[in-house]
Amino acid sequence: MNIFVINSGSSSIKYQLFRLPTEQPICSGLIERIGLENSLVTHKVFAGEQEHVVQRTLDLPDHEAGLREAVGLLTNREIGVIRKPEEIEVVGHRVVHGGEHFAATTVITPQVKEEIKKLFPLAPLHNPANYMGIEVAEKIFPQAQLVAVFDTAFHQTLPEPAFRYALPTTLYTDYGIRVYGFHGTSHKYVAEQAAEYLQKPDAKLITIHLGNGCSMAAVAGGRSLDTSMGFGPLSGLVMGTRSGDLDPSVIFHLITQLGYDADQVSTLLNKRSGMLGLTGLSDMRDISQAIAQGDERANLAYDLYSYRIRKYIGAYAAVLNGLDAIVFTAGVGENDSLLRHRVCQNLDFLGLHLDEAKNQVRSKQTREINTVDSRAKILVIPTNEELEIAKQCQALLSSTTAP
Ligand SMILES: Nc1ncnc2c1ncn2[C@@H]1O[C@H](COP(=O)(O)OP(=O)(O)O)[C@@H](O)[C@H]1O
Ligand SMILES: CC(=O)OP(=O)(O)O
Ligand SMILES: [Mg+2]
Repeated sequence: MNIFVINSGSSSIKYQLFRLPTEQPICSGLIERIGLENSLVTHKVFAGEQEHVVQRTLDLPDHEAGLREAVGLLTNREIGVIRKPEEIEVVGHRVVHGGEHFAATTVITPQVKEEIKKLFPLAPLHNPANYMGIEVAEKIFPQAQLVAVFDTAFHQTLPEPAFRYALPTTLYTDYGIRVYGFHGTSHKYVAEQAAEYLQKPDAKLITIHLGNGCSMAAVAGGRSLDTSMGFGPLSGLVMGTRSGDLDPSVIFHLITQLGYDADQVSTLLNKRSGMLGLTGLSDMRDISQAIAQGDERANLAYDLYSYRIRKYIGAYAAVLNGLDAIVFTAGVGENDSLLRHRVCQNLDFLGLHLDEAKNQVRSKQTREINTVDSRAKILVIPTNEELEIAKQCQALLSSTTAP
């Protein structure tokens, strides 16, 4: 079964093509800067240990143009891996917000699309882009089965005290206002990898996903018990452009005293805050460079970012009543050794001791970066949301087609 997985973001598309049970993708790609000049396409074709990389800079005005470019590379006469789009049997879509309706992976129907659309206001950076990816895939792969895998699904196990807000009950019962949690596919994937690495299925883990969006989860025995994002993907950690936790009084003040309207508040908190608001930069590589050049604002922002993570580590150790490992993952978590160093300072009371030399090692493998006498482990595990999505598509379709 050829499964093409699309992780469609606001300005980028990530994709991988799988033929399970082989977990190594046949090809993968990243299309960045969609809608801007000089969109960048990086397409990789894998054959055993070999990797063939093609990079192209061109103007891609929208997601449709981006996906058509990807399909052009998939079917390219020289480097193509399929002959025609009809060879793709399943397209798996990452959909960030599944709201109340979707507790699990779902075949996409017109009704499912409508529900995804209703959730646009709750995940304004994500659901519209995810939806666009679905519409484009319907045109390019009209014969394929389309499946949605929701970021929110893994957090359906949250106990009620963790998922409820202290608001009048009817806002929950009648309007679904509760914690949903996000990045679930990534938290699930790395938590499973960690439990396997530790040879401990009931492991108590804190998973720390640090990409453009950032979130943490407390996971025990493979079940999510708490997570830092909430009703939408805005609360919790400091992110690239999102504020994370904020006293709601600030919002009233913005509206009543500074003349903001609801859209302006949303834009401020989703697109102009976080590391961008603090430093003028949202990409952690640029921020690290600024710190190296002695930029005090960047240094303070980096401290704020790591302080918030440390605070949640303390909280989640209490939620779990113990700790086997913390797990760093996603773009920043996997690559930024200085950030891991700052987060792991003075966490000895939890039995966490960072090995500074191991922390510097760069690798694409699961690795342990704690000292040998550290009571709890510090792991770096590359996430693979696309592989997890492909597996969930296959599991769903084989269960629905079984006799
Ligand atoms: N070598 C690196 N050092 C520090 N940060 C990095 C490195 N490589 C990638 N990143 C950061 O990872 C973030 C993107 O992570 P990613 O998981 O790809 O996010 P998303 O899926 O939300 O687009 C960016 O802030 C980028 O700067
Ligand atoms: C939910 C979320 O924040 O996703 P991303 O990190 O891809 O922006
Ligand atoms: Mg991501």
